[in-house]
Amino acid sequence: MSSPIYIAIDTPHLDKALAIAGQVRRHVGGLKLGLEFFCANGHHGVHEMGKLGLPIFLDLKLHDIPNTVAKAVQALHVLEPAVITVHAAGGLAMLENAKAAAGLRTKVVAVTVLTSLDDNDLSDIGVSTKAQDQVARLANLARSAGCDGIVCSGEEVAAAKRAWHDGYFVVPGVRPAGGTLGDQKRAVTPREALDRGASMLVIGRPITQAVDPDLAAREIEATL
Ligand SMILES: O=C(O)c1cc(=O)[nH]c(=O)n1[C@@H]1O[C@H](COP(=O)(O)O)[C@@H](O)[C@H]1O
Repeated sequence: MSSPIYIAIDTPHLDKALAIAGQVRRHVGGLKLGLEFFCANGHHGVHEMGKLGLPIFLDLKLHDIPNTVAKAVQALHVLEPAVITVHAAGGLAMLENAKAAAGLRTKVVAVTVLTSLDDNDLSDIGVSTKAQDQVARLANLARSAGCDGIVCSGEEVAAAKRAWHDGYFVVPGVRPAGGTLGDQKRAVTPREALDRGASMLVIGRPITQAVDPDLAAREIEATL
Protein backbone atom coordinates (compact mmCIF):
# COMPACT_ATOMS: atom_id res chain seq x y z
CA MET A 1 0.00 0.00 0.00
CA SER A 2 1.32 3.46 -0.81
CA SER A 3 2.28 5.87 1.95
CA PRO A 4 -0.43 8.32 3.17
CA ILE A 5 2.25 11.04 3.29
CA TYR A 6 2.16 13.72 0.61
CA ILE A 7 5.18 15.94 0.86
CA ALA A 8 4.44 19.68 0.62
CA ILE A 9 7.12 21.04 -1.66
CA ASP A 10 6.91 24.73 -0.89
CA THR A 11 9.71 26.41 -2.81
CA PRO A 12 9.81 28.68 -5.86
CA HIS A 13 12.87 26.81 -7.20
CA LEU A 14 12.14 23.96 -9.58
CA ASP A 15 15.62 22.46 -9.20
CA LYS A 16 15.25 22.35 -5.39
CA ALA A 17 11.77 20.89 -5.70
CA LEU A 18 13.03 18.14 -8.01
CA ALA A 19 15.96 17.42 -5.69
CA ILE A 20 13.82 17.09 -2.53
CA ALA A 21 11.17 15.02 -4.29
CA GLY A 22 13.88 12.76 -5.66
CA GLN A 23 15.37 12.29 -2.17
CA VAL A 24 12.13 11.28 -0.46
CA ARG A 25 10.18 9.65 -3.28
CA ARG A 26 10.39 6.12 -1.83
CA HIS A 27 8.82 7.22 1.47
CA VAL A 28 5.91 9.32 0.24
CA GLY A 29 2.67 8.57 -1.58
CA GLY A 30 2.60 11.78 -3.59
CA LEU A 31 3.77 15.34 -4.09
CA LYS A 32 1.82 18.38 -2.94
CA LEU A 33 2.50 21.49 -4.99
CA GLY A 34 0.99 24.72 -3.73
CA LEU A 35 0.82 28.40 -4.45
CA GLU A 36 4.51 29.16 -3.85
CA PHE A 37 5.63 26.54 -6.36
CA PHE A 38 2.83 27.17 -8.88
CA CYS A 39 3.16 30.96 -8.93
CA ALA A 40 6.85 30.60 -9.72
CA ASN A 41 6.81 27.62 -12.06
CA GLY A 42 3.28 27.31 -13.46
CA HIS A 43 2.17 24.43 -15.68
CA HIS A 44 5.73 23.77 -16.80
CA GLY A 45 6.86 23.15 -13.23
CA VAL A 46 3.98 20.81 -12.46
CA HIS A 47 4.66 18.93 -15.68
CA GLU A 48 8.33 18.50 -14.76
CA MET A 49 7.47 17.28 -11.23
CA GLY A 50 4.97 14.86 -12.74
CA LYS A 51 7.83 13.12 -14.54
CA LEU A 52 8.88 11.65 -11.17
CA GLY A 53 5.88 9.37 -11.51
CA LEU A 54 4.15 10.20 -8.19
CA PRO A 55 0.55 11.45 -7.95
CA ILE A 56 0.32 15.24 -7.84
CA PHE A 57 -1.86 17.12 -5.35
CA LEU A 58 -2.25 20.59 -6.83
CA ASP A 59 -3.15 22.79 -3.86
CA LEU A 60 -4.23 26.13 -5.33
CA LYS A 61 -7.07 26.71 -2.85
CA LEU A 62 -9.35 28.25 -5.47
CA HIS A 63 -11.86 30.73 -4.09
CA ASP A 64 -13.82 32.93 -6.49
CA ILE A 65 -17.22 33.14 -8.17
CA PRO A 66 -18.50 29.77 -9.49
CA ASN A 67 -17.87 30.50 -13.18
CA THR A 68 -14.28 31.63 -12.60
CA VAL A 69 -13.45 28.63 -10.44
CA ALA A 70 -14.99 26.22 -12.96
CA LYS A 71 -12.90 27.72 -15.79
CA ALA A 72 -9.76 27.61 -13.66
CA VAL A 73 -10.36 23.95 -12.84
CA GLN A 74 -10.86 23.21 -16.54
CA ALA A 75 -7.55 24.92 -17.31
CA LEU A 76 -5.82 22.47 -14.94
CA HIS A 77 -7.16 19.31 -16.70
CA VAL A 78 -4.09 19.05 -18.87
CA LEU A 79 -1.93 18.58 -15.73
CA GLU A 80 -3.99 15.55 -14.61
CA PRO A 81 -3.72 16.30 -10.87
CA ALA A 82 -4.86 13.52 -8.55
CA VAL A 83 -6.27 16.06 -6.10
CA ILE A 84 -7.10 19.79 -6.20
CA THR A 85 -8.27 22.18 -3.47
CA VAL A 86 -10.95 24.83 -3.37
CA HIS A 87 -12.09 26.89 -0.37
CA ALA A 88 -15.35 25.60 1.11
CA ALA A 89 -16.14 29.19 2.09
CA GLY A 90 -16.71 29.89 -1.62
CA GLY A 91 -20.18 28.42 -1.11
CA LEU A 92 -22.34 25.63 -2.48
CA ALA A 93 -22.55 26.74 -6.11
CA MET A 94 -18.81 27.31 -6.33
CA LEU A 95 -18.10 23.86 -4.91
CA GLU A 96 -20.62 22.22 -7.27
CA ASN A 97 -19.08 24.01 -10.23
CA ALA A 98 -15.56 22.96 -9.22
CA LYS A 99 -16.58 19.33 -8.93
CA ALA A 100 -18.46 19.38 -12.25
CA ALA A 101 -15.46 20.94 -13.98
CA ALA A 102 -12.89 18.47 -12.61
CA GLY A 103 -12.14 15.34 -14.58
CA LEU A 104 -13.31 12.02 -13.15
CA ARG A 105 -9.78 11.16 -12.09
CA THR A 106 -9.26 14.34 -10.03
CA LYS A 107 -10.49 14.50 -6.43
CA VAL A 108 -11.89 17.89 -5.38
CA VAL A 109 -11.31 18.56 -1.69
CA ALA A 110 -12.63 21.61 0.11
CA VAL A 111 -10.46 23.51 2.58
CA THR A 112 -12.54 24.14 5.72
CA VAL A 113 -10.64 26.09 8.42
CA LEU A 114 -6.95 26.63 7.74
CA THR A 115 -4.73 24.86 10.27
CA SER A 116 -2.98 28.18 10.90
CA LEU A 117 -6.13 29.58 12.53
CA ASP A 118 -7.44 29.10 16.07
CA ASP A 119 -10.76 30.14 17.58
CA ASN A 120 -9.50 33.70 18.23
CA ASP A 121 -8.49 34.12 14.59
CA LEU A 122 -11.92 32.90 13.52
CA SER A 123 -13.51 35.48 15.76
CA ASP A 124 -11.38 38.19 14.08
CA ILE A 125 -12.91 37.33 10.71
CA GLY A 126 -16.45 37.27 12.03
CA VAL A 127 -16.82 33.54 12.60
CA SER A 128 -18.18 33.20 16.11
CA THR A 129 -18.27 29.39 16.24
CA LYS A 130 -15.33 27.22 17.31
CA ALA A 131 -13.05 25.71 14.65
CA GLN A 132 -14.53 22.28 15.33
CA ASP A 133 -18.09 23.48 14.57
CA GLN A 134 -17.05 25.50 11.54
CA VAL A 135 -15.24 22.48 10.09
CA ALA A 136 -18.36 20.34 10.62
CA ARG A 137 -20.53 22.96 8.92
CA LEU A 138 -18.23 23.33 5.91
CA ALA A 139 -17.70 19.57 5.63
CA ASN A 140 -21.45 19.16 5.37
CA LEU A 141 -21.56 21.82 2.64
CA ALA A 142 -18.73 20.16 0.71
CA ARG A 143 -20.48 16.83 0.92
CA SER A 144 -23.79 18.29 -0.30
CA ALA A 145 -21.93 19.83 -3.24
CA GLY A 146 -20.56 16.44 -4.27
CA CYS A 147 -16.94 17.12 -3.34
CA ASP A 148 -14.73 14.13 -2.60
CA GLY A 149 -13.61 15.32 0.81
CA ILE A 150 -12.20 18.12 2.88
CA VAL A 151 -8.99 19.55 4.29
CA CYS A 152 -9.09 19.96 8.08
CA SER A 153 -6.76 19.60 11.03
CA GLY A 154 -6.16 16.43 13.01
CA GLU A 155 -8.24 17.94 15.79
CA GLU A 156 -11.43 17.73 13.72
CA VAL A 157 -10.85 14.76 11.46
CA ALA A 158 -12.38 12.10 13.74
CA ALA A 159 -15.70 13.93 14.04
CA ALA A 160 -15.69 14.73 10.32
CA LYS A 161 -15.15 11.09 9.45
CA ARG A 162 -17.93 9.93 11.77
CA ALA A 163 -20.31 12.19 9.86
CA TRP A 164 -18.97 11.32 6.38
CA HIS A 165 -17.74 7.71 6.36
CA ASP A 166 -16.55 7.56 2.76
CA GLY A 167 -15.17 11.11 2.62
CA TYR A 168 -11.54 11.77 1.74
CA PHE A 169 -9.76 13.58 4.58
CA VAL A 170 -6.63 15.59 3.93
CA VAL A 171 -4.81 16.59 7.12
CA PRO A 172 -2.00 19.19 7.06
CA GLY A 173 -0.51 20.88 10.11
CA VAL A 174 1.13 17.62 11.03
CA ARG A 175 4.16 17.66 13.33
CA PRO A 176 6.30 14.89 14.80
CA ALA A 177 6.13 14.91 18.63
CA GLY A 178 7.94 18.02 19.89
CA GLY A 179 8.37 19.41 16.37
CA THR A 180 8.44 23.15 15.63
CA LEU A 181 4.94 24.44 14.94
CA GLY A 182 5.91 27.49 12.86
CA ASP A 183 2.67 29.14 11.73
CA GLN A 184 0.50 26.07 12.42
CA LYS A 185 -1.92 26.38 15.35
CA ARG A 186 -4.04 23.21 15.19
CA ALA A 187 -1.36 20.52 14.87
CA VAL A 188 -1.23 16.83 15.77
CA THR A 189 1.37 14.12 15.18
CA PRO A 190 1.29 12.02 12.00
CA ARG A 191 0.30 8.92 14.02
CA GLU A 192 -2.57 10.77 15.75
CA ALA A 193 -3.85 12.14 12.45
CA LEU A 194 -3.89 8.69 10.91
CA ASP A 195 -5.51 7.05 13.94
CA ARG A 196 -8.24 9.69 13.89
CA GLY A 197 -9.13 8.97 10.27
CA ALA A 198 -6.90 11.01 7.94
CA SER A 199 -6.78 9.68 4.38
CA MET A 200 -3.75 11.80 3.51
CA LEU A 201 -1.11 13.48 5.67
CA VAL A 202 0.38 16.67 4.21
CA ILE A 203 3.84 17.24 5.63
CA GLY A 204 6.22 19.97 4.53
CA ARG A 205 8.85 21.66 6.66
CA PRO A 206 9.44 18.79 9.12
CA ILE A 207 10.85 16.96 6.08
CA THR A 208 11.91 19.64 3.62
CA GLN A 209 13.79 21.77 6.18
CA ALA A 210 15.51 18.80 7.81
CA VAL A 211 19.25 18.42 7.39
CA ASP A 212 18.53 15.02 5.85
CA PRO A 213 15.02 15.02 4.29
CA ASP A 214 15.23 11.34 3.39
CA LEU A 215 15.99 10.41 7.01
CA ALA A 216 13.25 12.71 8.33
CA ALA A 217 10.71 11.12 5.98
CA ARG A 218 11.82 7.63 7.03
CA GLU A 219 11.58 8.51 10.72
CA ILE A 220 8.04 9.83 10.28
CA GLU A 221 7.08 6.81 8.18
CA ALA A 222 8.33 4.52 10.97
CA THR A 223 5.82 6.06 13.40
CA LEU A 224 2.82 5.23 11.21
O1 LIG B 1 -4.49 22.78 1.78
C1 LIG B 1 -3.44 22.58 2.40
O2 LIG B 1 -2.64 21.74 1.99
C2 LIG B 1 -3.26 23.26 3.69
C3 LIG B 1 -4.40 23.59 4.38
C4 LIG B 1 -4.31 24.02 5.71
O3 LIG B 1 -5.31 24.26 6.37
N1 LIG B 1 -3.08 24.14 6.27
C5 LIG B 1 -1.92 23.88 5.58
O4 LIG B 1 -0.84 23.98 6.17
N2 LIG B 1 -2.00 23.48 4.27
C6 LIG B 1 -0.77 23.28 3.48
O5 LIG B 1 -0.04 22.21 4.07
C7 LIG B 1 1.35 22.50 4.03
C8 LIG B 1 1.88 22.45 5.44
O6 LIG B 1 3.26 22.63 5.43
P1 LIG B 1 4.14 22.48 6.75
O7 LIG B 1 3.53 23.34 7.79
O8 LIG B 1 5.49 22.95 6.29
O9 LIG B 1 4.10 21.00 7.11
C9 LIG B 1 1.53 23.84 3.34
O10 LIG B 1 1.88 23.60 2.00
C10 LIG B 1 0.17 24.49 3.43
O11 LIG B 1 -0.12 25.27 2.30
